[in-house]
Amino acid sequence: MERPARCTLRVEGLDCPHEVSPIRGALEGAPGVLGLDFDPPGGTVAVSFDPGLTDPTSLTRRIRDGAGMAAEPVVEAPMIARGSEGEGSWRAFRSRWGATGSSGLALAIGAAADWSSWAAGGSGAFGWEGRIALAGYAAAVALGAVELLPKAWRGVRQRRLGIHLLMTLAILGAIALGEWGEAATVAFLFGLAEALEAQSLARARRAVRSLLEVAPETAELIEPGGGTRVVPADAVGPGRRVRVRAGDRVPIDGRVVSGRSSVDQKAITGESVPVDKGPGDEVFAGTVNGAGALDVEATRPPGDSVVARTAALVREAQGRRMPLERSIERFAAVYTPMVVVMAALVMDGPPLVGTMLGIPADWREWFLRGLVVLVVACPCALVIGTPVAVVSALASSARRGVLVKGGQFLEAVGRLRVFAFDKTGTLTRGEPSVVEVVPAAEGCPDSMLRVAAALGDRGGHVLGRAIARHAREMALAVPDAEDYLAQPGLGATGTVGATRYHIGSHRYIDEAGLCDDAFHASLGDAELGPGTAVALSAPGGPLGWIRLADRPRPEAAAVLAELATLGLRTVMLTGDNPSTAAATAAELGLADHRAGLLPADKAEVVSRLDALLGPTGMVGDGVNDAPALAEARVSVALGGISSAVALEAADVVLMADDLRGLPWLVRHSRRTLRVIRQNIALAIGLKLLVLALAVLGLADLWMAIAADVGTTLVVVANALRLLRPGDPGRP
Ligand SMILES: Nc1ncnc2c1ncn2[C@@H]1O[C@H](COP(=O)(O)OP(=O)(O)OP(=O)(O)O)[C@@H](O)[C@H]1O
Ligand SMILES: [Zn+2]
Repeated sequence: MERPARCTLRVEGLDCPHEVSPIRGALEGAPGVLGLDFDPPGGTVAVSFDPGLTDPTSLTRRIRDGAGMAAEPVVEAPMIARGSEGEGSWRAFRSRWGATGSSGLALAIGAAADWSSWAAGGSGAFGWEGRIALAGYAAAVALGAVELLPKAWRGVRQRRLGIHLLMTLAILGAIALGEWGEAATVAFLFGLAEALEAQSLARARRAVRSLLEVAPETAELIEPGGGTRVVPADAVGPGRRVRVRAGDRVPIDGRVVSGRSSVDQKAITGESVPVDKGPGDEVFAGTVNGAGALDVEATRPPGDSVVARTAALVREAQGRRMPLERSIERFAAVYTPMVVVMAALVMDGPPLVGTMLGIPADWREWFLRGLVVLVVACPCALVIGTPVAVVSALASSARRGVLVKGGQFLEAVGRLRVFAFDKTGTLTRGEPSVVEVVPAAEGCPDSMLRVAAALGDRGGHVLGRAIARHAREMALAVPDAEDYLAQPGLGATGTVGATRYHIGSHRYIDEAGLCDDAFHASLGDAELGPGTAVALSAPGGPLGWIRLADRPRPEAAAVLAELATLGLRTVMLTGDNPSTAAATAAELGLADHRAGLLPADKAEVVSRLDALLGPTGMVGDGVNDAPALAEARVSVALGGISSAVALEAADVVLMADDLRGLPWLVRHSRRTLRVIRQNIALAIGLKLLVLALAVLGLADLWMAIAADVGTTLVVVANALRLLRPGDPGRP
């Protein structure tokens, strides 16, 4: 198969969650189609496909033939387009409210005339009030039908029992019975429900967008001569310098070249405490400069800032759906036909049975009850709650500095029982420093350190880099190493001068046969002490060991304790030796840890924990735990603001270099699932109630649909509560 491609198609009429299923029907299972992500308010569907088997043109043809909707590919700007709410969708939005509002007005006029004719003693449909009432009702139906009929017609052509077709049938049925008032109410309220749905989804999405459009549009470029000039922020390429005045927003990602200030990074990381910045420090577009002025040199192309990339990721995340959401949709797909069958039974069953038994049956009455049941078949309230909840929850977590890359991960986090943590860089600061250099026998510490630093320079391992940094601080001349070869989780070899050296864990040099008895004992003792002892060996035997100490993150112990109170098990995984691991675990108050793990072992442990204790998530840095991150239900990375790897690699990214977002996210995810469940229970409960009342003849048509719209409103309001990040201290 060729590499999957992706295209976005704008589909005319795709602005309501109900329209998703015909398009899904037209594309899913088609040759070459790999995945679909819908964005109803945006009116688009993103298709990932195999370019060897299909292309955007044939995809649009499929949508036209299969779903009867016009579609066209959209060219997407690589950056976040500002105010990207399409002109077309805005017009559609306004005309929808226009039609719904006029329909409501006509309904009100009709109802008022109806009431006055009734109050005047009921001159019937033939008095002038009666005629005004009829005209008002008819206008309300017609205005409602503007939106409804084309969609209903599409349903007929596809032979699909869509909600628009059902509503049209209910309206026609009411008209057939002469119940114009009921018909008008159904038309108006259904239009209202649809408009509200579209608006609430759009509102939730706007919240996402506004929170990410924090970077200013202009920057104050420093001219070579020294003066400054205001230019569009997009025009500042790498290497150019800008001045950020006190109180201004930083326009670009870059490095401070002069000045000192404290910068509020809340917009990206959710941290409310400003960070001190001076020459050499990185600053980010969208953050707010404090009291000092800064000169900043751009380090990245304009569209590539952390905030732009985060925005793109959140945007994609909105299209990804929860498994829960899919099940609701599947349920709605059976629910609707079921209720329709029931409506038919109510219409015909009792009167038929009555006639057979010789009891005079009231066909009209049962037909009316059947129509009420038909209205109950509308899955609006059931279907709308979840996407609004998911998008709102994604928006508020992005605002909290927790980037969740899709509804499915939000759901997964809410269901986790276990969190596995990588040790180095995740539970510890990942900034080890050399505390002891002990040569074997009569060796010289400096020459040993020089060789270790030469190897450390070559690799990307934190321990190696720390050794190299230490050697430079000691003003040692570090030679070059050649033929460097890393053994992830164990150590590395490399040639310095003409000698091949091994550096790494005790296990590594033992297995290479480069240990001896005296050294084995001394290194064994060293391993009982604090920190990590790294051994260095030459072909002739061990040269010595270097002890490095890394401190736990200041917030780690509290975060682990908080996760425990949330009912989650926590486990530390490390490639480090057992005694160091035990010491760190004890310091952090962790009951469970596994040491001496190679990267593949970590993945193995994660899948075992998952099988044994329940759904397991993994928190790591992606350096030597990538397999474990891939294995976990949810992978979490830290420090998205400073590490592009972290930002891209994981399902969930804590933008701040801080673990405190984690318990917050657990609570937030659970809250989201709770809201969704409440909504489903409410919607189904009310449907059942109305259904029972309808069958008993206790509910009018207008009551059924008013209940439906009311439920939709409550469900949406409940879901929009998730836009607020919530009290961090409480569940
Ligand atoms: N490039 C290297 N240079 C020196 N020592 C290494 C190197 N790679 C691995 N080691 C040794 O192997 C051990 C395990 O390495 P690994 O990278 O798996 O774990 P770690 O650095 O302790 O981090 P983590 O806690 O994330 O597993 C280290 O403690 C170190 O002793
Ligand atoms: Zn040994």
